[in-house]
Amino acid sequence: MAVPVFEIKDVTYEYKDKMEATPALQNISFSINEGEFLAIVGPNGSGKSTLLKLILGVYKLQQGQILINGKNRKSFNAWQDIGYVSQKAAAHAKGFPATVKEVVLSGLTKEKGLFKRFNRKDNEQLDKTLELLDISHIKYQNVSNLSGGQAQRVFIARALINNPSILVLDEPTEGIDSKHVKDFYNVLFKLKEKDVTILLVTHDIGVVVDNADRVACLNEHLHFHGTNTEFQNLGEAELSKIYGFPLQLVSHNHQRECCK
Ligand SMILES: Nc1ncnc2c1ncn2[C@@H]1O[C@H](COP(=O)(O)OP(=O)(O)OP(=O)(O)O)[C@@H](O)[C@H]1O
Repeated sequence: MAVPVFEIKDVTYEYKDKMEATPALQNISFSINEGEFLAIVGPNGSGKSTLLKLILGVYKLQQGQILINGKNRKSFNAWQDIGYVSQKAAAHAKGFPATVKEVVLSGLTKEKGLFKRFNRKDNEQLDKTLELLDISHIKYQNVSNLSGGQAQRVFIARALINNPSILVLDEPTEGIDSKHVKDFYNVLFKLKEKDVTILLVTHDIGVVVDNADRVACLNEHLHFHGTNTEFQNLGEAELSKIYGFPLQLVSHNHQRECCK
């Protein structure tokens, strides 16, 4: 039986300042089950990052409820079970004076606290994670000298070193070339085989079609939530309606891209 990891129930959120309120999400309800790879897609400003921030407890809920592993988000405290890779994490590596080893080990501080020394077990876990991401050979390199694709893998390794059962990624392939995007999805497949639940926010409908089990399509409202096959059956006309501008799905090697 499917076990829900995230349950989003009737979530509505608006940004408020003195002058006006900007609605970002309205009455969003859906679940993500254990071991599932769910992609959240939608145009710019459709509320994808807002929903992630609500799920991860960065923003306070205004209306609705979010359960994580059956627990109300407020009382959920096993954050070490969730690995998170932020939007453009790799871009922030530029000018960052730390080695790959240091950045990846820093993913353990959630669990260990800031001032604990790393022990042999931590270093073994580091080596295993670097191997999984195929970046053992750059362990002692400075992250500011890496390519975008390499830096991105370093930040995924940082999110994974705790062995989280859930991985949340916000636009992780932004600015990465297509070869590295392919490598990146191969890593996600390896994780899926280990039953990691994956929640991915992306603009790229093409990679979603090729890789995700389920798709949630946001544009302030939840316009669609279903299997990958059901999503593909929506067709360009329906997708264009959701996106608010004409969309064309273009074939591209074995990947498809979404164009305006
Ligand atoms: N800090 C903020 N203050 C005010 N309005 C905001 C803020 N952050 C986002 N918004 C607005 O909320 C809506 C949803 O934004 P959000 O960033 O969640 O969308 P998104 O789908 O992640 O966009 P993108 O794909 O461009 O990253 C937009 O109208 C945006 O302008």
